[in-house]
Amino acid sequence: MIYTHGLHFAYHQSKQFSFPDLHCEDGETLLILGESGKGKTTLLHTLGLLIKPDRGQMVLDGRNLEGLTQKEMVQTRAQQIGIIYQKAHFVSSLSVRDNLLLANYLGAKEQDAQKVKYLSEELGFAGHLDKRPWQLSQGEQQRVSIARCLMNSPRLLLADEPTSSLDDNNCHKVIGLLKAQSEAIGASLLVVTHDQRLKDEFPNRVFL
Ligand SMILES: Nc1ncnc2c1ncn2[C@@H]1O[C@H](COP(=O)(O)OP(=O)(O)OP(=O)(O)O)[C@@H](O)[C@H]1O
Repeated sequence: MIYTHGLHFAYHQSKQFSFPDLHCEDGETLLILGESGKGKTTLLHTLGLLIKPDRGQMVLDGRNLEGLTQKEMVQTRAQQIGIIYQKAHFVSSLSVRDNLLLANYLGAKEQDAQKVKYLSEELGFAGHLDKRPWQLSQGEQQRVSIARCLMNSPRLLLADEPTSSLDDNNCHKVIGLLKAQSEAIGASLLVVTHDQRLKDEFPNRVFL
């Protein structure tokens, strides 16, 4: 479960954001909608511990995330938070399989080959595990990036515009996969987007 209260972040004096308070229970979803420039990615980076808010409270699974050291932020992100970016970033010299196992390594967890098998079958790319990521289509790469963020069974899943470059059919498929997988591990799923197609897929919504 995640909740935030009074989050504020400023890039500089004239670029400040006061974000609405958020609350998302285990196994539930929250859609964060906003037009371009409203601070969606900034909020997602704050929740993903990539940047520190100037003030405000963030609580993940009962743990207050204020005042973490840089090292603790990196550890918490690797172990408890999965982030899906608009465009997937992989290590291009590693196979799809090793890119997934790398998430275990970075999260200081045992390499879980069974999980790679399970997720690749669930998400439909089991036949591509020994290929390099760049040999896969954009849609396949996106499914691999969903699998990668599930490798450590995070408590919080954050997705930044996961559907902006997808047609309607793939848009619904990707959201369906994300929701099913996050529910299966009891994580909170937060999606930031300006994609109005997603409004009907998420009962809980916040507007920036
Ligand atoms: N590193 C930065 N330094 C200064 N200003 C920034 C920085 N990153 C983003 N901004 C500004 O903050 C505002 C919000 O950016 P952000 O990327 O969070 O918006 P967004 O809602 O995700 O937009 P989009 O939908 O276009 O991706 C923008 O006006 C942007 O120019």
